Amino acid sequence: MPGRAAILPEGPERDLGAAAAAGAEFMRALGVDPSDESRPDLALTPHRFATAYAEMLTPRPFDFTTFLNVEGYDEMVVVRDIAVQSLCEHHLLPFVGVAHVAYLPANLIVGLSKLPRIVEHFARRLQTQERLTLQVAEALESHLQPRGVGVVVEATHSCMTLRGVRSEHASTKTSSLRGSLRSDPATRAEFFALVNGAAH
Ligand SMILES: Nc1nc2c(ncn2[C@@H]2O[C@H](COP(=O)(O)OP(=O)(O)OP(=O)(O)O)[C@@H](O)[C@H]2O)c(=O)[nH]1
Ligand SMILES: [Zn+2]
Repeated sequence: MPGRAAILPEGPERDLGAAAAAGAEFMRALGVDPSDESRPDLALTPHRFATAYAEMLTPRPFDFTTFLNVEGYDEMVVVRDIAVQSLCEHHLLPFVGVAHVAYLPANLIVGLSKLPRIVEHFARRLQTQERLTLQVAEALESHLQPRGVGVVVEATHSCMTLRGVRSEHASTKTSSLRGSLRSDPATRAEFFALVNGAAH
């Protein structure tokens, strides 16, 4: 059925005061005193730290709006280069990149802006790139019941580039294909051609 499904942030309310207090302790434990009077600008840093993480972990609510496919559009719809900003669940460090999202409509088409919004919904939480990719594909499958879905995510994990192995140019690509994008070789090839920018 076409309509507007409310998509809300999941999980408990954030306690910014508790997060800021923990942030101050965290800084002290790492040898930086946020109440050092010779560095007055650090006084608000625990609060900023808490607010910044709360923002990165809280997606915006939105309506997932669908329309009846009255004209019977039956080709692939692809939105490329959707910004992905997420936090890896292992280090609480950002991973950033792009997502390319496609579907083959059946009875419903979706408001195009809802594709970046659904990516944001699943990105603004502690994640792995694999789970994010799967969750976006599963959500589109369940809301649209299309003939196929394709999701590709390409991201750089700062836990791999800025620390640890410091592999500064490494990027990771993940994909999830459903329906005929998975089972039909020509449709699958068309998806990857569209995602990679080749004419079809
Ligand atoms: N599969 C997957 N792994 C991730 C993702 N984000 C971070 N990781 C990895 O999670 C792993 C955690 O490994 P640990 O050995 O417990 O952590 P660590 O000692 O900090 O490891 P190094 O990063 O190798 O220094 C690392 O290999 C990260 O690269 C992700 O989205 N997917
Ligand atoms: Zn990590």
